[in-house]
Amino acid sequence: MSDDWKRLAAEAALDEVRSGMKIGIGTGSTAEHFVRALGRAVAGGLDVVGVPTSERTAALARELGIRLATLDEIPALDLTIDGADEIDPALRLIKGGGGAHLREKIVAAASATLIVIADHTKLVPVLGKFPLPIEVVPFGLGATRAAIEHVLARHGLPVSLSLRGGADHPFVTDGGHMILDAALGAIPDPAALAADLVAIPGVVEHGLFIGLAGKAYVAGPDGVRVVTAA
Ligand SMILES: O=C[C@H](O)[C@H](O)[C@H](O)COP(=O)(O)O
Repeated sequence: MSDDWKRLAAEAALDEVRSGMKIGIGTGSTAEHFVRALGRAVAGGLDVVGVPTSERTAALARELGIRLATLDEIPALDLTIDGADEIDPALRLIKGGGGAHLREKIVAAASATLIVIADHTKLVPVLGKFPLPIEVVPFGLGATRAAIEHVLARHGLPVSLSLRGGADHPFVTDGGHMILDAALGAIPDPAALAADLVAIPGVVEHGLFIGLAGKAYVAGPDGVRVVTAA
């Protein structure tokens, strides 16, 4: 069911795309539905150029005949359509469950707006049930980890970090970095936490997306609805 909802949300968001647009293309299972819908529209004559947010998305988009570019070629995009792991009422997000949040955030920030696609289980009253992905450079991992723990403690949050993939086979992002997932529970002040995390040398980016999403297409048992910030 959840996958059908993801597909419905993704297909509904295609309404936002017009010929001539430059669009950011997200990553993940919901974004994959969007890429497939976009591929069908392109085959039917829609003329867009896309900037993918991961190698995975790039490969699928290429396979489907979607014209691609980089942010070096096109530094400003009309919109980005992407999934999310959690969405709060202010349309603040947690992203990075698939490890793509660094490129996703760069692409979203280069876009006039970010449109989120999701099934209704992603809507939460308060962010934090989904572990927060924190992308770090491998050099100095121990020191970076200690600095993150210090920040979490200062915010009164649980200090529980796990290296994605484990020490023997750590997950490596498209940027060649690693991910520490922070099991936090409710995050009382996401903006303050976001600022403190990104200020740590060694932290490349975290999965809190604040002030980026303009609207969300959310699908559930009652169909698709468009959600804007409360
Ligand atoms: O790193 C991955 C992305 O942020 C995804 O957009 C996010 O994890 C949601 O993925 P899914 O649509 O598979 O639930």
